Amino acid sequence: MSGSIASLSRSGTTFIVSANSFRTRVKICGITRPEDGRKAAQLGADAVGLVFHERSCRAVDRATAQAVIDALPPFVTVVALFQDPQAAFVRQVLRELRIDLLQFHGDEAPEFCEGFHRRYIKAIPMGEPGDPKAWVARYPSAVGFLLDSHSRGASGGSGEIFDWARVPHDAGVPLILAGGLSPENVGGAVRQARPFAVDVSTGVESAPGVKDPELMAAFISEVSNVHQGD
Ligand SMILES: O=C(O)c1ccccc1NCC(=O)[C@H](O)[C@H](O)COP(=O)(O)O
Repeated sequence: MSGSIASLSRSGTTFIVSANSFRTRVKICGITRPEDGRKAAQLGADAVGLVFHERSCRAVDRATAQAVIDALPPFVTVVALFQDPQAAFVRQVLRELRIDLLQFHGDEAPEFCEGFHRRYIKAIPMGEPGDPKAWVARYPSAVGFLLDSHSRGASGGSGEIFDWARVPHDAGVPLILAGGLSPENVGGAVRQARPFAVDVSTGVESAPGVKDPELMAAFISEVSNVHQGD
């Protein structure tokens, strides 16, 4: 994949926003076991996601989250994922664990997301009609947006895709493509949507919350192949 890197200023910061001439980042979400986090990092994942939404089959308690974090080498971003949490719970997680980035997957207001003075990404529910750029405008302090296939009020991590043609190429912020990605479809998804990063959970699992090393390897390899012209 070739072409110029798109960048522009948002809140005084310059972002590199599209996957034209650099590699697409990979986040493996819903890690519940230290060995899965370690393997994801070894394979080249840029980030891992820890789900702190208690109704999720991938929810981790703080002790498990700590064990996953302890298994990670430097330079792997730890993302803590919440869906309409109590502020006190987010603060507790931030106090106890080394979290690099917050991800809000529910109906949290911008003021709520900003209230923790931590960098955050906001999930956009692509399971319903609407222009993703309206969400971008509503959350000026978000450092990125994760486009997932859930509807508003529903949870993510469903393993379902949405129409990648709806991903704007001119949003001006880092977009993270999620929802039903797998080793089979991620190459095509990156070519079509040209996201800053991709995020996967179900597509690299052998069972809910259990990541499969071969599927993770295949997924990361498919993403890097896009940039090597395969
Ligand atoms: O993963 C969950 O169980 C979950 C629960 C509540 C809110 C969000 C959740 N997951 C969101 C994500 O981790 C990503 O959007 C995900 O990687 C995409 O999931 P998938 O379609 O399974 O690849």
